[in-house]
Amino acid sequence: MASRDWNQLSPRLTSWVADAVQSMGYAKMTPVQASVIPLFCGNKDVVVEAVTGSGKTIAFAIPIIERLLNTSLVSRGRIGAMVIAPTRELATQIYKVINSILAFQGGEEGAEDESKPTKRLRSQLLIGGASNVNADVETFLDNNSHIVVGTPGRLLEFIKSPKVQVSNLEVLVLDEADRLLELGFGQTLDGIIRRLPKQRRTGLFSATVSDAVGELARAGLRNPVKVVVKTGNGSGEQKVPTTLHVSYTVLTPEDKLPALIEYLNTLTYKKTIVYFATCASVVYFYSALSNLKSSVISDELSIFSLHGKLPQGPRTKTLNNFISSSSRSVLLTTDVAARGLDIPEVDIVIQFDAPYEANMFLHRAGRAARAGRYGEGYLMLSEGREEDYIELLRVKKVKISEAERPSLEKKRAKFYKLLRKWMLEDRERHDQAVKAYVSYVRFYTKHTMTSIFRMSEFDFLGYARAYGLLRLPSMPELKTLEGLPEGGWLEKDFDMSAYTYKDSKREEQRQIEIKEKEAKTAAAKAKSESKSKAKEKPSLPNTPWSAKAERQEKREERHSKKQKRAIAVAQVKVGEESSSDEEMEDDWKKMVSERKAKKQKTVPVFDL
Ligand SMILES: Nc1ncnc2c1ncn2[C@@H]1O[C@H](COP(=O)(O)OP(=O)(O)OP(=O)(O)O)[C@@H](O)[C@H]1O
Repeated sequence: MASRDWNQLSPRLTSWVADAVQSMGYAKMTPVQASVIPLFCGNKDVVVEAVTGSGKTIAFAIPIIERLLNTSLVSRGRIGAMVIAPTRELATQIYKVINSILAFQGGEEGAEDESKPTKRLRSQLLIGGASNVNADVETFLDNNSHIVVGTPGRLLEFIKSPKVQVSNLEVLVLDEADRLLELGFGQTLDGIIRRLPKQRRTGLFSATVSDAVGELARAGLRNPVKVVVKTGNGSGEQKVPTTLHVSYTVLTPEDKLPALIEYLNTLTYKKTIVYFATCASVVYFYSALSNLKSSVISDELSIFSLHGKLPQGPRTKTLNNFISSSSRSVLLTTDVAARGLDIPEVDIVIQFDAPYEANMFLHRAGRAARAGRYGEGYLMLSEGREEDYIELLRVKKVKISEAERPSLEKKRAKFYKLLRKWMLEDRERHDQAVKAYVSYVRFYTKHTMTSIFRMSEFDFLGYARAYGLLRLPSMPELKTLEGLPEGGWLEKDFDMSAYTYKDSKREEQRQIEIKEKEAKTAAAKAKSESKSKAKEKPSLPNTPWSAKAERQEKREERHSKKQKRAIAVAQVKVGEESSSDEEMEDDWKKMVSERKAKKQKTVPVFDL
């Protein structure tokens, strides 16, 4: 085992780099740093897998700096090192860590002659959403940056600029490499790597990099050394930090939200992160929890929400506010905040919905218990098949125990009463709930672990109640289901037409839509009556023009029906407005009659 004393590193660190790490409070190297820094500072490509919070950022930041300090080629307009991260938040964090080390360089800002190679290193952040790429190129040339840290899309655009040279790139780092090598980033990443010189050092870092082994060749590594830093020992080897205590609870869908509230009220923490499956769920639950807060949660708790559909400005602001919040705080988020984020005060991570793949569980849970601190992780699962997820996690070397089920007697009923009251105050809230429900169903249909997260066992009604719906949305997934309430109503005798929007403009618009719909229905009725009257007249021989007109009319009617159906289906797509009452009504009638027609046949519920 390598010594963990910074002074024992060979070759020794440049003195101001050594000062920097000591001043940052890092008395000794972490195990991953002790193993990786000598290799990556030397001539080795590395593939590094070490648990969350084990200090991988410093393990690549120091070799980048040392390598660039030992080359003579870092001059204006040329990139010396590139770090790629999958999210803007993570890229920003890495950029800050590198900058905090670079702050220890000696010399005056702007003192050097720009035409000559310089040893004063500078870094630059390149992410979408903040500035445009031309401005980034100008900053790059003005500041004489050598290390660029960014997300794949912006980095590719940036290096496509003729003013940016990559031919002298010395080091490439892919942080959260397995995520970057996934299909989603495939083409962009290949586009970047194709443009980089082959003579370079490459480092791949992640808590779960080994699963992406088949993809490593794409990153252009040359005889890489694989460094795996494990926790625990022998058969007790773990994929989560030893200081992280992970547990699960099995609940009905309706108990999940009351249980979350109970956790937030009773657990001990400074900061908690709660993970949901979709952006729409974060939007809805944030709205519900922050509005019901004083009735069900302590008023002192600050609630934040972060998801990928937020514009960059609010996204950065929310994260910064959560990080700097001095009161007890909870962040409701999606997997956009699952990897890499380092917020030392996070004591607890709650996975309200299980993630779409098992590795994501490790990354989410790893936002707590960083750098040797104690932390807790809670996973909520629905009763039934989802319980098999526990075995899968154990196979993945996650030590997990069953948590005590929170006692929800009385609290459950009280909560849903409050939720319903709040929901009825504004129709917009129900729209949000419908969107969240639809997005969750869609998430479930696309789950990668289909043997555990089975659509055929999905509790459509239970989740609809859990989301506080008054009526099920008309969505294709419900088409062939038996036992649904008539018309999809969860709330008996509810007058949907009298359910109004609080926002007067939105309500006005709804009233206009209702009137337009009524006018259309009346016109269609009048048309069909006049048609049937025309039919009653004896048909004249040799009147091909009328037959032609009738055929044309029928064609038009068929076409308009087809269009309506297409609109109804499109409207329940994730992220779009939910169907209006009338369209829901039409769609529900159609669904019910189709179901009745199919009742005799034994059709499988879902084609899995
Ligand atoms: N040598 C050290 N001694 C003490 N703390 C350290 C040391 N190196 C890094 N840390 C701290 O450890 C924490 C986690 O580091 P880092 O974010 O690099 O982890 P990581 O391994 O990249 O985690 P993840 O896999 O979640 O991205 C940070 O707060 C960092 O300041």
